[in-house]
This record gives sequence, C-alpha cells and structure tokens, in this order.
Amino acid sequence: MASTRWGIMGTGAIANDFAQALKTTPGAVLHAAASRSQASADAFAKKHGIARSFGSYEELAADGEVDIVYVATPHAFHRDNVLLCLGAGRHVLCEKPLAVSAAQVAECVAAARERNLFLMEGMWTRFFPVARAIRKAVAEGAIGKVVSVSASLGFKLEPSFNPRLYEPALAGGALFDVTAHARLLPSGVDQQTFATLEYEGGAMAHLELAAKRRDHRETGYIRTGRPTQCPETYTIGDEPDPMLLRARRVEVEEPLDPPNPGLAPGYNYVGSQGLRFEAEAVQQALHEGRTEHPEMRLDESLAAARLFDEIRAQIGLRYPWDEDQGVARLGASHQ
Ligand SMILES: NC(=O)C1=CN([C@@H]2O[C@H](COP(=O)(O)OP(=O)(O)OC[C@H]3O[C@@H](n4cnc5c(N)ncnc54)[C@H](OP(=O)(O)O)[C@@H]3O)[C@@H](O)[C@H]2O)C=CC1
Ligand SMILES: O=C1OC[C@@H](O)[C@H](O)[C@H]1O
Repeated sequence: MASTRWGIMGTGAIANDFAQALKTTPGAVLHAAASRSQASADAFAKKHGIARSFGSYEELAADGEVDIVYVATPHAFHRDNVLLCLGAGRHVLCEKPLAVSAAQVAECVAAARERNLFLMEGMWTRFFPVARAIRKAVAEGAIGKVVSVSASLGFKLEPSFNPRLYEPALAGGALFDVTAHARLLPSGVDQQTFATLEYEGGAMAHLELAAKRRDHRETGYIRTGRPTQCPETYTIGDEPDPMLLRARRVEVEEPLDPPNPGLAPGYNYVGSQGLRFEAEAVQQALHEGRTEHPEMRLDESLAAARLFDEIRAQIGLRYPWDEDQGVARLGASHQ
C-alpha cells in the first residue's frame, strides 16, 4: 500500500488519539506535528515518534512533504486553519464541525474546489465497519423504507474535562460538539415535525409527529447494543411490538479492536481506536485522486452547517463572530 504522510495541527486530546490511531493504520506515516508552541510540538512529536515538529501552524501548512493535514483545533479556528492549509496546497481532514457557520463552511468548500484539493469533515464513526454495514443493510432494503431516524447522544461534559466546551470564543457547547455527530438533516417539513418541550423544573420531552408514515411496519429503528458513543452492535428494524406481523429486524455486529466499551490504552476518548477507519478511508480517497470522500461529501457538511445556523437562530445561541457572518438573530425569522 502506498504511504500517506500526515501532518497534525494542534496537540490536544483528539490530536493525541488520531496520532495513536495512525500508528495502527496501514500506509500512514506520522510525518509532522504543529502547535502554537514549539515545546508542545516537540513533546507531542517525541511521544508519538513524529519526524518533524513545528512551533506554528503556518510552518506545517508550508511543509511540501505533508500529504494531508489533520486539523485538531477548537471549532472556532477550523475555518482559518483549513483555509491556511488549502492556501498552501495541502489536502485537509478537519475535525467536526468543518466550521461554525454555513458562510464559513461555504468558504472552505469553495477554496478546496477552486484548488482541486481534498477536504473532508472528520465524521469518524461514518467509517466504522458497523456503520458501513448498517448503511449497506438499509440500502439493500433489509428493514424496508426508513422514514424516521432519531438520534440521541449525550455526555457529561465537565469544564474540568475540557474547558473549550464552555468557552463561547472557542465555539463551545453541545450543538457543535455533540449534535455534529447526529446529523439529522431536515426534509419535508409538512411530513414530519419534531418538537422538544421544556417543562418547569427542567425536564424535556422529544416528540416526533409523523404525517406520512403509512404503517408501523415502515418505521426504522436503529438501536445500539450498549450505551456508548461507539457501539459495536446495532439492531436496525422495527420496534418490538406484538401487533407487528411483518417485523424486520437485523442485527449488525462489527467489533472494534481493542473492543468497546471503555477507554483503549493511550487514548483520551472512548472508541478513538476507531479513528483508524477514517484515516484509512481518507488515504484511499487520496490515492484514488478524489477531492471529496463519497461517504462524507462536502455538500453534507454545508447542509449540516445551514441546519446548525437555523438551530442557533431559533434557540438564540450567539457566538462572538456572528455579526460578521450574518447568522440570524434570535427570532429574526421566527416571530
Ligand atoms: N471525533 C470525535 O469524536 C472527537 C472530535 N473532537 C473534535 O476535535 C477538535 C479538538 O477537540 P479536543 O482535542 O478535545 O480539544 P483540546 O482543547 O484538547 O485541543 C485543541 C488543541 O487546539 C489547539 N488550539 C489552537 N488554538 C487554541 C486556543 N485558542 N485555545 C485552545 N486550544 C487551541 C491547541 O493545540 P496547540 O496548543 O498545540 O496549538 C489545543 O491543544 C474539536 O473540533 C472537537 O469537536 C474532539 C473529541 C472527540
Ligand atoms: O466529539 C466528541 O465526542 C466525544 C466528546 O467527549 C467530545 O467532547 C466531543 O468533541
């Protein structure tokens, strides 16, 4: 297998995990790491056996021997970091979200397309064997037509765990950090309504009102085998219901190595050993001369960014740069 020289931008928690995962990725070469400080870059490079270390992101972007840069910085900087790399002629894999507004994502996508460079948002779980097996089963009609998907993902994110999550200037908060994984894109508002209700005392209810569903049999459920971010077993198909005559349920299992649940040694985040599937997929796309990955297209990142803008406008979640980006004010389009 041809090799791919990776450059890692940022030396935080996920950068560590990605470097760790690259060590188990066939064809991956840990070529360079960059930090805002030379000392951090050196320490990171030493820990992971990386050949080159740079004390600025600009130096990494300028390294012509880097095949692709993995951007692992806080959300608020993704746009600038991505544009820096693309501007220097580097392919880019950027952690989620690709950027923090639709306008910013559009800038990144335009820059990549103009320069004919590879760009992908790091939706890592999409490349897990189990996720691919689910998509295949659904595409083959194993559970019939899916008309409803609901996703739920939550963590107890303590400020002490990672302060960036509480920092507006770094685009902290659950929307960008966690919702980015769920990717529920809007389709046909007349057909389905999702409502979230907040009760006195803080309780919340999530309702799905479907006007199009013809019969229960066509409802697709995806259940995870275990309560963890990266399950290895999913059951897809109908909700268990004694009234169902033609239930179609399929169990899809693709164990991780080392297996979940739990933190694999050397990693900061649960399931991060699975980052290697994403790295491998990106490498293959590069070797095929692609500028987008067919399983994680840029149009999808754009659509998700528009959805996030909309959610932010509706819930009044404002970030410091919104005035410049034209992100709608609370209620501006919903009064
Ligand atoms: N796929 C997944 O499941 C996960 C994805 N992520 C994503 O990865 C990205 C980084 O998250 P994570 O590694 O947890 O974050 P960390 O805070 O642990 O690391 C971010 C790194 O970015 C660099 N950085 C640049 N500018 C700043 C700044 N102003 N303040 C703080 N750090 C800065 C720092 O590296 P340096 O000092 O070397 O420049 C820092 O170590 C986010 O986009 C996040 O959503 C995170 C966790 C899991
Ligand atoms: O993407 C993520 O997944 C795991 C979380 O703990 C983390 O904060 C988030 O960035």
